[in-house]
Amino acid sequence: MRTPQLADATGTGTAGLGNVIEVGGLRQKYGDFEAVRGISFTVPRGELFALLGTNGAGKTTTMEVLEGFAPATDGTVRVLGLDPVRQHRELRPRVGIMLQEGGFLGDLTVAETVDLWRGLSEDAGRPVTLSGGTELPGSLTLFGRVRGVGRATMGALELVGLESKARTKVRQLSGGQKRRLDLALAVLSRPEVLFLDEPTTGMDPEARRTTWQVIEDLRAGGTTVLLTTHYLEEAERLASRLAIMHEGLIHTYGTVEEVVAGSGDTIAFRLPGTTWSFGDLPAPDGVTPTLTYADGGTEVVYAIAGGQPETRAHAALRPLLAWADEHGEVLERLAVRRGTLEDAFMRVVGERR
Ligand SMILES: Nc1ncnc2c1ncn2[C@@H]1O[C@H](COP(=O)(O)OP(=O)(O)OP(=O)(O)O)[C@@H](O)[C@H]1O
Repeated sequence: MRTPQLADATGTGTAGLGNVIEVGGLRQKYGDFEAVRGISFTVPRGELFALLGTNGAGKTTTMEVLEGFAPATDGTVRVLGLDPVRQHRELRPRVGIMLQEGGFLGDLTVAETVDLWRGLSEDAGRPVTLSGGTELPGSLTLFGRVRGVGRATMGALELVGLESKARTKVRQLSGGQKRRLDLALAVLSRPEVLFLDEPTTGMDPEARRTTWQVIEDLRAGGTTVLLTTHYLEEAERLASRLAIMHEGLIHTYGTVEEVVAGSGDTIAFRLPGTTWSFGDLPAPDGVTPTLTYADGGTEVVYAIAGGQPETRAHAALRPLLAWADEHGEVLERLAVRRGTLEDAFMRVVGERR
């Protein structure tokens, strides 16, 4: 795990060394329970960083500290060079947040919700035209009825494929549609930094792909994104770098390729007959296989993790093929499989249980 140097402690709002998010030695407690136990990572400008991990690993807790909802128990966090709690007012307009559970007013329509959000984020004092007489906390009183839906609001809804729901009450939306509305609100002000806490949970595959495209477009436009997700495919598709968290700690950290390379390759084949034992077979790079006897044959699996990721499968195959030639055997159904992010994830979790 790398421990970043936290630049720009002056709090001028200019992130040091191009890092938009900087987390150094973060610890976060709830009472006596330490949910985050000393983690460090940085996210350079324009990158998408994914926090993966088991349930209760501390991902949302980390997000909440970065969003300024709670001060860190210990350690340093900076977003755009600013302290998320002490400089919250300065930071807030530059940040988009999609919480794990959005809190909507169910009686507002989708378009009214976007209008309200625009009004709140642009100028809290500006009147927003909404359904008759709805009274909100603070000084904002809503009045009138939306007849047409404004172009900016429609644009935000089109972005997430909700334009046909503009006049639907929020409480009538499905779970996945509410997530899409959440996303529309989070990106409304074209934020410099976007926090997405499990953004595609509950979405159907098409909506998930649309959401990925929205996120990719924002990132291509320079937005820095911190994402938590349980969908490894989502992290693989979107993340420049990622971390796998478990029980309050980061256990693996790097590019997708780096993390996957650490999980090794698998070479599998079948030998006819059930008399083979692992002592009969070669051990490329010191690796002995696991054997399973089934249907009159022996399933052989090697998990190769050492050596160069690019060439280790090739290097391991040589002695296996030489052994097969020498013994007059054929390696039936021979398959080489590269490690996956899921393998890396399971290794982190498995080693620590
Ligand atoms: N307000 C709170 N008070 C006490 N404990 C809390 C509180 N919020 C979270 N926790 C605990 O802190 C730990 C980390 O929770 P957190 O929500 O950060 O995990 P997570 O990685 O986001 O999990 P998930 O993937 O399930 O959303 C959990 O054990 C959780 O029970």
